[in-house]
Amino acid sequence: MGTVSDAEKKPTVIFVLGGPGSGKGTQCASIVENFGHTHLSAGDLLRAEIKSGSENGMTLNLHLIEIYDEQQVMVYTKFRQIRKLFFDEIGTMIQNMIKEGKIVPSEVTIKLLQKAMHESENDKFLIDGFPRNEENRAAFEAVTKIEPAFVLFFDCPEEEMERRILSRNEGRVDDNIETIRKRFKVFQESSLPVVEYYDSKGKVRKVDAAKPVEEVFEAVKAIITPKEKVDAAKPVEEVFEVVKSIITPKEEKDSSKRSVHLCVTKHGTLKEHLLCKFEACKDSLNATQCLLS
Ligand SMILES: Nc1ncnc2c1ncn2[C@@H]1O[C@H](COP(=O)(O)OP(=O)(O)OP(=O)(O)O)[C@@H](O)[C@H]1O
Ligand SMILES: O=c1ccn([C@@H]2O[C@H](COP(=O)(O)O)[C@@H](O)[C@H]2O)c(=O)[nH]1
Repeated sequence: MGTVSDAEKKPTVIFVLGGPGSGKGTQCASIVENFGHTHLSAGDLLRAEIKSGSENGMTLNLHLIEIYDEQQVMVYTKFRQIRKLFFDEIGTMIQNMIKEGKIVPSEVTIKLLQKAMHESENDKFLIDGFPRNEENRAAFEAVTKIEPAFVLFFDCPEEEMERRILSRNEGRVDDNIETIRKRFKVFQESSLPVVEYYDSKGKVRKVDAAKPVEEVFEAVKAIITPKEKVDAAKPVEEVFEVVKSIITPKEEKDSSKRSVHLCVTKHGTLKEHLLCKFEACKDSLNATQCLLS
């Protein structure tokens, strides 16, 4: 049986979703710093596309022609002029859609995301603010053949998001009350169904984004941190020593408050049990009992 070559290996993608101003970009910056993902904000890519105008014509796959002679140089010049008009128009179209809080056609956004992924040497990405509707989602999966590892969903009340956006002060054309209301509507009607779709597949990790930045990041860290493994083949006391060293005092405190227990599965993976069938597991000191489960 053949093995999967490096070239065929799919990157790990986390979709970062949440309402406008829920703090996606802020948290992505901390994830990048702490976990080394590459952050791709679909909104930022679209804004960059507007700025770069026709230079980015290549993004959208127009083929360059070869130049043999003077006549072809003229043809090529004409071609570039037409191309510039075309891409200026695309830039204007994106700008207008952003002003109206509308969703830019999937084709454009996916091309930009694909290009950014290809240009990166990283193999783990945070895709922020995309997919924004069912069509975005289906098109991305069909074109890239990538399914997200999970969706990091920032849940925040509208009043809080509105307050945050209105004090953001980055000069964005869509950070005004009229467009904000439109963006909230689009989020409710088109983007939440995407979250619901992934939720039905058990892929949504929801975070209370109304809390202060640092507290939100604590919750994010708990989700992103790779689950540590324990060599469960060792004697029970040794395994428990390792378990104790992994469980920080804070987690221990939180877990007893929430009746969540860290246990070791048969395969040596640390697992959080909300409800454990073993009575002994109700006390985290007896976590080793879960080795039997
Ligand atoms: N937990 C938080 N508490 C208070 N303010 C926050 C919090 N998180 C982010 N902010 C601030 O709120 C504003 C919006 O945050 P951010 O740009 O990260 O949101 P976003 O979800 O990426 O927004 P958008 O979807 O509109 O791009 C920023 O000014 C940011 O500093
Ligand atoms: O996948 C996307 C992402 C964004 N847009 C448009 O951009 C603005 C701003 O997006 P932010 O995520 O808030 O930066 C958004 O309202 C859309 O108009 C998009 O169409 N598709």
